[in-house]
Amino acid sequence: MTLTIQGGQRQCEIVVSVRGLDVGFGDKTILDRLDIEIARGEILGVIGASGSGKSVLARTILGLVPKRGGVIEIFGQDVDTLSARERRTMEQRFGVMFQHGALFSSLTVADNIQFPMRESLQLSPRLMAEMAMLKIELVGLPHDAAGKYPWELSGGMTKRAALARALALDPEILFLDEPTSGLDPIAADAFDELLLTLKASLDLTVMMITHDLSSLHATCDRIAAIAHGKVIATGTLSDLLAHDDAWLQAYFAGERGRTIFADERVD
Ligand SMILES: Nc1ncnc2c1ncn2[C@@H]1O[C@H](COP(=O)(O)OP(=O)(O)OP(=O)(O)O)[C@@H](O)[C@H]1O
Repeated sequence: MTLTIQGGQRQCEIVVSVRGLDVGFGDKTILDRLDIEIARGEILGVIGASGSGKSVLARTILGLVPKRGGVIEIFGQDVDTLSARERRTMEQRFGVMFQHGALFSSLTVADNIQFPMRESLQLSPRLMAEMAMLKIELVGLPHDAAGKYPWELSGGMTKRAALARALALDPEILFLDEPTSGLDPIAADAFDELLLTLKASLDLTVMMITHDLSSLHATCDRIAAIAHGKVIATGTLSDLLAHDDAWLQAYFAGERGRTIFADERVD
């Protein structure tokens, strides 16, 4: 499969392939024969208006929302053909960070990170504690964050702790839903940098839903834009900036977009 990634055309392994995906609730159609692909090693940004179905798409790929039609292949396997056990094994290759961090408030950071380990791995408590500490270091949290409860953390620390939990099982694909929302610009930039470092060092593939234009610019290899239940455009940031869709033009042309993307536009 050939995709246009920053730096030109590249031959890529597709790790997630979604074709003709239909998802709805009651009489409401949210995704309407949607196609999307994620290549190994890329950060794919997913943009779209509020309510366009970005989170529903991620949750459907993760198996949390049922689809009405279409095919989802992950690591080359049609998810409909997997047994429950095979599905669970596949899910261990995903890391997920939901929109609101969603740490368990009654558990410390270390226990939050160990939670997925306890569910999926047969390891001694001591080994899990050591592994949790490694994840805490990996995301740049101080050691004493391990014993803190979520309410004792700043917004930036909460995001890092949630990321550490998403990395608990050493995933190959990371799903991030608005990871920088609610962060001040400095903390958001630091999170972007961390994501790039982790991607390079852990060879991660990332699907990141975001409204953060700066984050999109700093981290994404490709971007997919969703509207009317479909992916209306995919490509590099430059490709999308040059796209003639009215919503995309409005999205990137505001004051924030003009400042952030000034160096990307080819006028
Ligand atoms: N479990 C559900 N039951 C019914 N409707 C739902 C459910 N989950 C999502 N929806 C609806 O699906 C639509 C798409 O929601 P989704 O959360 O995917 O939007 P989004 O693009 O991620 O928006 P935002 O950018 O605001 O987070 C919305 O109208 C939402 O109300």
